[in-house]
Amino acid sequence: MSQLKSVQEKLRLVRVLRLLKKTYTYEELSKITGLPITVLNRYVRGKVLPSAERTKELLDLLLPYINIEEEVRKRIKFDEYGFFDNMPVLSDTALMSLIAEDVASRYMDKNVDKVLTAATDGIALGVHVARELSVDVVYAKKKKEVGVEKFYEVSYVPSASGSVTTLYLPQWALKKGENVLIVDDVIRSGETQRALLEMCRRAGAKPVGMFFLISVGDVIDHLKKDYSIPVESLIRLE
Ligand SMILES: O=P(O)(O)OC[C@H]1O[C@H](OP(=O)(O)OP(=O)(O)O)[C@H](O)[C@@H]1O
Repeated sequence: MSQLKSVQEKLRLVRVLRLLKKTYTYEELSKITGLPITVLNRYVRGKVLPSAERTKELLDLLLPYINIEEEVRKRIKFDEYGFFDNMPVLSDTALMSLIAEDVASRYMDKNVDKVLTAATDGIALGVHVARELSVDVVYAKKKKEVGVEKFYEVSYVPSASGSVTTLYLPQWALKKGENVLIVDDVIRSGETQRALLEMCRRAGAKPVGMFFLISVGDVIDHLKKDYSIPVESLIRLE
């Protein structure tokens, strides 16, 4: 194993421990791993890192206790109107890193050059996934920022509103021939994502997949059919 891979695995273990610490006590984690609480505590705080061998043993023991989908579901808080607050998911960097590892492994063989998302809430997932894939992240905004010479501009009328929404992306952000992975926190109508796909078309870039934390209804099935690329979500809400 390369030095880099070995360090990445150790950091992954620290993230796994930090995530499990939110559900399990040190006593419980000590029982699961057979390690003293003091040792686990040092790993969690980053005071000491385990050897490569112990990292592997601990990951084998601890990963079965993590169900990423379940972790996301239990953080989604619905209000009385059925809308949900996704900040408890997007703000949890340990969880988002583990999700990003999973997404990166799904798209590892797609030669992704860039991750594309929409501001605001897509940015957190975009950054985590792009970092895992060691590529850059770019994001379309609803505002035309000054200081940018040329934009890709795509307008649409969100079905839930009666006004036009326009997304803007600086033209330098997408290049002809680039393989693009589109991600977002949520997909409901798919209008935002179709606008991002249209930006790729205008740039001559190639969408190679789409990934969402949460999809509502069967919207991702339609996109998969229309664009013939992998379109996946971690959680599907009806
Ligand atoms: O599938 P759609 O119906 O297009 O909806 C999905 C989009 O809606 C949310 O963003 P929003 O437009 O609310 O902007 P925000 O991220 O700034 O809150 C979400 O982050 C997606 O980008």
